[in-house]
Amino acid sequence: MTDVRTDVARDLAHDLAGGPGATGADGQGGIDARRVSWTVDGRLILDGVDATAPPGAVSGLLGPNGSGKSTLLRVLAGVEAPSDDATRVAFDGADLLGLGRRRRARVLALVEQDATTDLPLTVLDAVLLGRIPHRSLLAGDSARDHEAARAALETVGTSAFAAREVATLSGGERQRVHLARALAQEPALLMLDEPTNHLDIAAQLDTMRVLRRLADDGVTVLAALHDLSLAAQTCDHVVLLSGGRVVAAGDVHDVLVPDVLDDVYGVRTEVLTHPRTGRPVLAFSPRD
Ligand SMILES: Nc1ncnc2c1ncn2[C@@H]1O[C@H](COP(=O)(O)OP(=O)(O)OP(=O)(O)O)[C@@H](O)[C@H]1O
Repeated sequence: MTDVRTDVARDLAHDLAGGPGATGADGQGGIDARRVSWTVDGRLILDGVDATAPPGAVSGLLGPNGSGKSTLLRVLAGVEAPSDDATRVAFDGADLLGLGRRRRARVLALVEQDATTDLPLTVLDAVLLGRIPHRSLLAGDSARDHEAARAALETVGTSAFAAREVATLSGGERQRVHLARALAQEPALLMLDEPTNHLDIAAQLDTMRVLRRLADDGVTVLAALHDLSLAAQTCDHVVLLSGGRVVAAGDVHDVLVPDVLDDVYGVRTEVLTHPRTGRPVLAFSPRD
């Protein structure tokens, strides 16, 4: 795929933040989220999270089960409203949460964990749903929509399934179709919740390669990941959550270190060095 950072997103940053290359409060583009809080049933699930995801980078959102990764993605995407008025989410300097739904859908795509498609849709039709934010209300699919959907299917290696019903696909195949739908949306900001779930190791690396190419094209990518070694090999920047708070954030070499991981996950961590990439490879054992 070529440049998927859409004109719409560029216009948006221009409209809302005073020109191209607009930046967030800390002088960075990409996501700049401040004091993100979310409460449910009187329980504070996200407790004043500050998190960034730089543009042109693959950022990993890490943390144990229940630490708040999915919730943070949902709040950043506007699916859940923050529970604190102090919450601010800037994207390339624009107030992301202040946008109307339709405009937001032209800027960001969220691929949720175990997303389902209950409708009896073919794969191509499911991917074409990603084009809805780009169409006028009553218009049908245009040639451009089909071009974007076919390109997305090609990118994730699922062109051969285009005519199949989504319900007939395996879990891993379906996972890739959900990614294709998000790519067809041509977002400037792509957020994914466990995008490598259900995938074999080759497909996991393929997915991370797709995310890398998007980031190289200027898309801001933020993915919740459980596999810390995969994150270490593929992310430029990571944010580590625990109990709804950010414990550490930054380069994988600085964040994925024994003291921090032992503490957050309650395990013993050894950090090795990948012989080819020089990146951290993590080995875990139970705490004695
Ligand atoms: N709608 C809800 N009602 C009640 N509790 C919720 C709701 N949504 C999330 N939670 C709770 O908030 C906490 C964080 O959940 P979240 O799904 O964000 O964690 P996570 O880090 O994505 O976990 P996992 O790695 O297991 O997917 C959990 O304790 C969860 O039970």
